[in-house]
Formats: sequence, structure tokens, C-alpha cells
Amino acid sequence: MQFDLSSYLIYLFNSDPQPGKIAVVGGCREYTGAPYFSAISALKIGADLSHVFCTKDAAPVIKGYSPELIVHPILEESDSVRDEFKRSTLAKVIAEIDKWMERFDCLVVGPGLGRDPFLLDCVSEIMKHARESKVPIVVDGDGLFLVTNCLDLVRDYHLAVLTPNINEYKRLVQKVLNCEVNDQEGTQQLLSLAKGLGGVTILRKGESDYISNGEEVSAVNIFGSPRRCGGQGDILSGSVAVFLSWARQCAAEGGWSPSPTILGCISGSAILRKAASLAFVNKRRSTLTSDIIECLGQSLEELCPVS
Ligand SMILES: NC(=O)C1=CN([C@@H]2O[C@H](COP(=O)(O)OP(=O)(O)OC[C@H]3O[C@@H](n4cnc5c(N)ncnc54)[C@H](OP(=O)(O)O)[C@@H]3O)[C@@H](O)[C@H]2O)[C@@H](O)CC1
Ligand SMILES: Nc1ncnc2c1ncn2[C@@H]1O[C@H](COP(=O)(O)OP(=O)(O)OP(=O)(O)O)[C@@H](O)[C@H]1O
Ligand SMILES: [Mg+2]
Repeated sequence: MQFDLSSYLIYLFNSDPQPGKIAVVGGCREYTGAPYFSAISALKIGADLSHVFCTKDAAPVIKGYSPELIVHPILEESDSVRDEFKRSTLAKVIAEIDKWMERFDCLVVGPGLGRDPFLLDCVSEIMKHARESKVPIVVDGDGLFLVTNCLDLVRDYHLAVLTPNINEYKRLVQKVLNCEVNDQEGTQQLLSLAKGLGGVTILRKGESDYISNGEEVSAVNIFGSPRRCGGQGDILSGSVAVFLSWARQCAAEGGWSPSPTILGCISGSAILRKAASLAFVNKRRSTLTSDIIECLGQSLEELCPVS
């Protein structure tokens, strides 16, 4: 599909979107970097507030990385809650996040979430509440592990975006289409996958990023970086969340096609890939995710200069 990203970004910024509030649900004992990368990227790109909902032990670590993030230590893992308290704990988690839900413009579910069963039960409920409140959800990392095992969490939800990497995509294809990934028929298979989930938008990450909602397929192949350091997918999730919430505002004010979820994915992917290529110019083989985050501002400026 032909799409002029530059014209779209100029239109988008001229329409002066509200900055937006993003919430990342992720961060556990093992992983604190991933939710930080996602949430701080959302802020650097233009969100005015970025929240992180994580486990109690991850919270002080994430707060320590940045005073800019609002961190809620509300999630619990199985071994910290006795069986008889699980129901009441789940109710408390939901009550806590519900206080904020209506204020969020987008939720990112999964960066560094881990795979603890009780924690994932709580996150399933959070996703159901987000859906009821019509809050868009970007699902990445362990959020995709959860969704692949319970497809109904996103099925038919047009405000859901899945951002699978190569492994996560393989698991989704096996589960939804009952077959293996076929790169000869890559475009058709991506369309079928998105359609099979009832019109959810899928951003398949790789050397080029491919995006589909079951009706059309877009590709983003702006030159990125040959350096594969862990965490680039996390930047992408925060970036897509911000651009998706902005695209929704534009759609409400008259619009631009394609759909807001696709516009969010195209813009988010382009900004990340450009930032990765800028970071690689400076840092070469030692490029880290934090170097790419430092280049998000320059990337935005090069793709859409402030007039
Ligand atoms: N700095 C940070 O904090 C970063 C943290 N990150 C976070 O890491 C998490 C995983 O993301 P990833 O990208 O490594 O997942 P992916 O490529 O599917 O798996 C690779 C292989 O590992 C395995 N495996 C994974 N998790 C497992 C588990 N809990 N228990 C057992 N096996 C597990 C998996 O096995 P499989 O499930 O396929 O059998 C596959 O073979 C996710 O939360 C992400 O956000 C990243 O964003 C990077 C920066
Ligand atoms: N081979 C590649 N060449 C260039 N860019 C790539 C390549 N693979 C992935 N990317 C880009 O990096 C971004 C993150 O994709 P990646 O596959 O690394 O995600 P991930 O494994 O989920 O990352 P993370 O380590 O954060 O979990 C995507 O936007 C994609 O465009
Ligand atoms: Mg990932």
C-alpha cells in the first residue's frame, strides 16, 4: 500500500494532538529494563505521562532508573500470595488499576512481564477492563505469551495491536492458523492471521516490519540497525502506543486513512528504526538500547522537523 509517512506526520503534528497518557503493564523480578524502555520511549516521543504497573520488587528498581515515570507496585507473583488470598488480591489489583483506566490513552501489556501464572491471571483481568473502557492495547513480549494461550483476550478487538518478534509470531501462527510460518506466502499469511483474530492489528517485526489488520498489509523498511541488542522491541511498543493514541484523535477529528492502529504501527516503527540507524552511526557495534532511546528526538526531527 502506498503511504506518505512524511505528509501524515506533518498533518498529525499540525493538528496538535493532546500529548496523551500511556500505561505499561510489565516488570517483574527478572525484567526491569523492558518496561522502563517502553515507558521512557513513550515520554521521549511525546506522551505527557507514562505509568508503569509492575510487581512490588521491580518497582523500586524501575523508579531508580528515572524520576519521570509513575510506578505502581501492584502486581503479585504466585509465591508471594497464599492460595486463600488470591481472589482478594486480584480484586485489589483491579481496583487499583481501575482508578486510572479511563485516563489512559493506551496500554502496553507485556514488556518484562514474566510468565508467572497468578500474575498473568491478574493481567488477563486488566485487559478485559481495558477493553470494556475501549482503551487501545499494544501487546508485546510475555503479553503475547498470555494472548497466544487465550486468544479471546484480543479476538475481535479492533483497538488491539500485537507486536510479535520472530518467535512470538511463530507461536501465534501455530495457534491461530494451525500451520507453520511460510515466508513465501508471508503477506497472505499475515492477512489471514489478523483476519483469524477478527481484525486485530499485527505488526510482524523483522528485517522489515509488516503490518496488517486483516484487510491490508503495509511494510516499513526504513533503514534500521544491523545491531540486534535486546530492548528494541520495547522501544517500539512505547512508540506505537503514543502514535496510536494520536492517530485516534486525528480520526475523531475527521481522519486520515488507514486505520489508527495501522497508522500507529507505521509511525512507531519508522521512528524506532530511524533512531536505531542514527545510534548505530555513533556507537557502531557497541550500540545499546539506551543509545537508541537517546536518538528518538533526532529521529522525530529528521522524519518531521519542528516548523
Ligand atoms: N532488558 C530487559 O529487561 C529486557 C527484557 N525483555 C523481556 O524478556 C522477556 C522475553 O522476551 P524475548 O524477546 O527474549 O522473548 P522470545 O524471543 O520469545 O524468547 C526467547 C527464548 O526464551 C524463552 N523464554 C522467554 N521467556 C521465558 C520464560 N519466562 N520462561 C521460559 N522460557 C522463556 C523462549 O522460549 P519459548 O517460550 O519459545 O519456548 C525463547 O526460546 C519479555 O518479557 C521481554 O519483554 C526483552 O524485551 C529484552 C530486554
Ligand atoms: N534483522 C533486522 N534488521 C533490522 N531491523 C530489525 C531486524 N529485526 C528486527 N528489527 C527491528 O527491530 C525492532 C524490534 O524487533 P525485534 O525483532 O528485535 O523485537 P524483540 O525481539 O521483541 O525485541 P526485544 O529485545 O525488545 O524483546 C523492530 O521494529 C524491527 O524493525
Ligand atoms: Mg520483545
